[in-house]
Amino acid sequence: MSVLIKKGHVLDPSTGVDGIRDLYVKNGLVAAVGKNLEITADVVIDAEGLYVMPGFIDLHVHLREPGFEYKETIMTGSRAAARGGFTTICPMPNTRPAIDSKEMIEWLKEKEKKEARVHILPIGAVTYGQAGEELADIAGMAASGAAAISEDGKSVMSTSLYREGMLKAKEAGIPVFAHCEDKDLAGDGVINEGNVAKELHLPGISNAVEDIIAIRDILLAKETGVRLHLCHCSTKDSVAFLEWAKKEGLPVTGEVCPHHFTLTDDDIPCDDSNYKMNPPLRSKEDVQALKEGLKNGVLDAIATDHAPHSKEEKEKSFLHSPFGIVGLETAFALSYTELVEPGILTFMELVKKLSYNPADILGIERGSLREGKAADIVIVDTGEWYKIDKETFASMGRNTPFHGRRVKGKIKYTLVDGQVVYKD
Ligand SMILES: NC(=O)N[C@@H](CC(=O)O)C(=O)O
Ligand SMILES: [Zn+2]
Repeated sequence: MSVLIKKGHVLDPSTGVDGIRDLYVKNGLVAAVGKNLEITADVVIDAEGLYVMPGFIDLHVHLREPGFEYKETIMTGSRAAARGGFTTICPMPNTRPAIDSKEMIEWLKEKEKKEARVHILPIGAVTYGQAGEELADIAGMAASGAAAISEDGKSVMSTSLYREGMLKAKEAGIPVFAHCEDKDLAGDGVINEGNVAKELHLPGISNAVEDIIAIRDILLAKETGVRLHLCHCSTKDSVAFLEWAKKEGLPVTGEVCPHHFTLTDDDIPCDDSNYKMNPPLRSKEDVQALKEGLKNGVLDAIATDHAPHSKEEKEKSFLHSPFGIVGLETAFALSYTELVEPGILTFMELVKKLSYNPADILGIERGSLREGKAADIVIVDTGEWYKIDKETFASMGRNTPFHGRRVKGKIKYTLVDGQVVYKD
């Protein structure tokens, strides 16, 4: 099986190619990138006027299987990924049961083979059942293919236990992905602490809820030497701490989600739980710091924190609905519109944060269109404005605050190992 992608504008952070090229794919690999390739292929894609780049890699998704198949499954979540231009996704372990053993990792890898449209790199829990009491078999999970460990959905509140887990992860050669939330300080908060919380009479979540754990985890990484990745950074101080950690030469990276740099708590129109996620939408000042962090390289990656929930769950009020919004099918358009259109990032810089850098954080041989690399490719059209329509989502989740928002950047094709897995 061979594919020739003709006359697209190739953007490849790994080689620096930024211009019109043909791209030839054979046996699942990038076989040639060049001008006017004279090659015949089984499939020819006319990419004139379109951009061709490495498939996106999402470090943070929730696929809900096992246990919450009414929200999303591996099959539907991976279809949503393909539709969003993602060719590799990392599901978090907060399922029921939690992904906390090598058997569970193996089970997920089997499901991937049978049902998934994109690559799935599972993340194992730090503690059994994510109960925060006893470390999971971190070495066993790493040996079975866990890409990282994380307690996402919460933090390991016992600092000594977390430190021990970090040492195990370091030994196993995998990073720790940190959801930073001081549970005690968060209390029953559901929205950013501030005027909007007051107006809506809702309990707030202050920035310190995130910041205290972000700096704790960085200090633990300094002591243990583990590779630490901060999930869904939302505050200006977590960006500042990350900047400090990098200056210290620590192996610490950070991600930001599109909703956190697109919206502030001021954009929450009323008690609508499609605006409820953890961490919450923050202030203008925080959003400014996130954008600067993206621009100056302190924030390495854009991840979705795709968190599908059912219609019934999200029809409940802010106080009673679960945290989380879907993100796989809006991430590229929001990032392009919010960051590239206004000139905060170059298109190449954005591509790097969606593919090359996440691959680097995971230590995988993807996120590049160099000859010989796996042909995980996304082809996009950035020419026209359109409105996000949640009814077109491949995800089972419709919980998004972005329905009807005008954006630029549409996924036209997604290829995984040289196979077209999505076509607009
Ligand atoms: N982000 C969210 O708002 N929700 C996540 C949990 C998490 O990542 O914190 C979920 O699993 O629904
Ligand atoms: Zn989280």
